[in-house]
Amino acid sequence: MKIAPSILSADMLNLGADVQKVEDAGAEYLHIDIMDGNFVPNLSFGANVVKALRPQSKMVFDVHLMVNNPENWVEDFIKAGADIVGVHYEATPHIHRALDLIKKNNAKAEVVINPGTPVSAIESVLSIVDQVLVMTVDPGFGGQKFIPETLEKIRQLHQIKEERNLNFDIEVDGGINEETVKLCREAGATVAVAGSYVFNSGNETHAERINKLRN
Ligand SMILES: O=C(CO)[C@@H](O)[C@H](O)COP(=O)(O)O
Ligand SMILES: [Fe+2]
Repeated sequence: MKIAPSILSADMLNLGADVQKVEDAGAEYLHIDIMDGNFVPNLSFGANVVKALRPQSKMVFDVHLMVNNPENWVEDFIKAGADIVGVHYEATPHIHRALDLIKKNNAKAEVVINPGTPVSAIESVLSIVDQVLVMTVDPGFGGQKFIPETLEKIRQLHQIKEERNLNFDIEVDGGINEETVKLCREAGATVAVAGSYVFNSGNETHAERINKLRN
């Protein structure tokens, strides 16, 4: 399982240092949540944050666009240094166009579904994506509780992968901790995002939390 710490819960006064810590701990991806105050009821970062972090890190930058009409933003984020760009099925009437645009700009294309969206909604794009993100909370905030009903969708996606011989990664995001990560792994997830569990780590270090997720 690849681990993707989400900087939404990082210490903003020491963002560079926090990113260094998770990279030193062996995290494969850095998950960067972009919120527009419209698709989701919160604001977060712009492409300038991706650009500022890019020279510091070799991690795969996994940019989760929680914005309406994401096709308007894809190129800016890839230019800033995104390696994977995730667009929500619910955020655009033109999901194929949005995913094609990501691929044309030489980044990896990810489709994202909210907890209330069925797998059947994205069946027609599964053969063109590199990664599917199954939201395990409604997007917008860190620190929310994992929604167990989403596990069935991970199982369905895993089964489709086997049956159709596809090799997209299945990422999970929201409420991931040492217990919920196990359920997701068993269901077929291959990448785990974790924000508050890694960065609000109490008496433990960020590295200890990353190791717990992995094992
Ligand atoms: O996309 C989102 C929230 O919308 C996430 O990536 C959060 O940052 C996850 O935070 P935790 O649930 O792990 O605290
Ligand atoms: Fe996210």
